[in-house]
Amino acid sequence: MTNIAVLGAGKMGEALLSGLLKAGRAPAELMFTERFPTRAEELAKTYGIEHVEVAAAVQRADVLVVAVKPQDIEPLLDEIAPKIPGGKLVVSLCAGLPTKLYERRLPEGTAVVRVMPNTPMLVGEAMSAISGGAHAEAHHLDLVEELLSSVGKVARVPEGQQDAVTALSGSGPAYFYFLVEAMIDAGILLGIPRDKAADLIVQSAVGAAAMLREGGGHPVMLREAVTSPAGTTISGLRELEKHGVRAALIDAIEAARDRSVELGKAHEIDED
Ligand SMILES: NC(=O)C1=CN([C@@H]2O[C@H](COP(=O)(O)OP(=O)(O)OC[C@H]3O[C@@H](n4cnc5c(N)ncnc54)[C@H](O)[C@@H]3O)[C@@H](O)[C@H]2O)C=CC1
Ligand SMILES: O=C(O)[C@@H]1CCC=N1
Repeated sequence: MTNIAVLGAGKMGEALLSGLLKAGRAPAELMFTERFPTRAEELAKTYGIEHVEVAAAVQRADVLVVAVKPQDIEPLLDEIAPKIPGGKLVVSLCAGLPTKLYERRLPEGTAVVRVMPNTPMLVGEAMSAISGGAHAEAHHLDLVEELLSSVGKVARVPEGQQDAVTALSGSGPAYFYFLVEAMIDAGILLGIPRDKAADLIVQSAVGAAAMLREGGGHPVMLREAVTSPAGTTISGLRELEKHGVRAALIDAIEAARDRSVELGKAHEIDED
């Protein structure tokens, strides 16, 4: 039995706990800390998982999953650093935070794995990228991969790529939602009721995603198959190119990557 404690049970913490339960983990193997009592009560009631104090979490859990906002990491590290016994595995879900931040603050030799998941974890469709820190061994990465495989897909990446990954798949769902929202607005403009437009677009998004993943097609070939000579699609695509949508997406993802780097640097300055 591997005891897992989630430190900070917000959106990602809840998604992980709920996903692990759905995947068959026993509630007794799981616990969480949460600074807001009402939130803690609600989660304990919904999932039947124990809400514990930080001191109990660091003693009892084999794996500590840090799921607070990057801006909240310092007080959390101040709290756990004096209490955490050696030999624990620390898994950080925090955007931008390098493994070395934890390694400097926690007992010498603590194994740290940095993960960038995304919110589709709630429906078992997460994309999580994992990277081991200086003391993470193959068995630590295998364990994290096993845990996260129960809530989606897992890729191993060098830690140097984590800021880029954060921008691509961590933030990625938000960009798809933004596109869906804009396409629904277009439906409204064209006189389609909102709920009908939403059905049309969401199913189109699901179908397109299934073709990308299961059909094994290249996005360019899939798009060409939709684009008939002198047809409707090419008229729309010309507008997208005219408005620089491709460049806008590339710039957006680059800006998200830069912000991830910045989040990490803020803590490095404190540490050096
Ligand atoms: N929301 C997203 O799409 C993604 C978020 N992440 C990362 O996951 C982490 C969590 O993000 P969210 O779940 O969105 O944030 P959130 O704000 O929903 O959850 C954070 C939770 O931690 C609690 N908390 C803060 N400090 C605490 C402490 N010292 N002790 C106990 N509880 C504490 C807060 O009360 C809150 O419930 C962040 O570091 C973020 O970068 C990673 C990938 C995707
Ligand atoms: O916006 C954020 O900072 C977090 C990390 C990736 C997705 N959401």
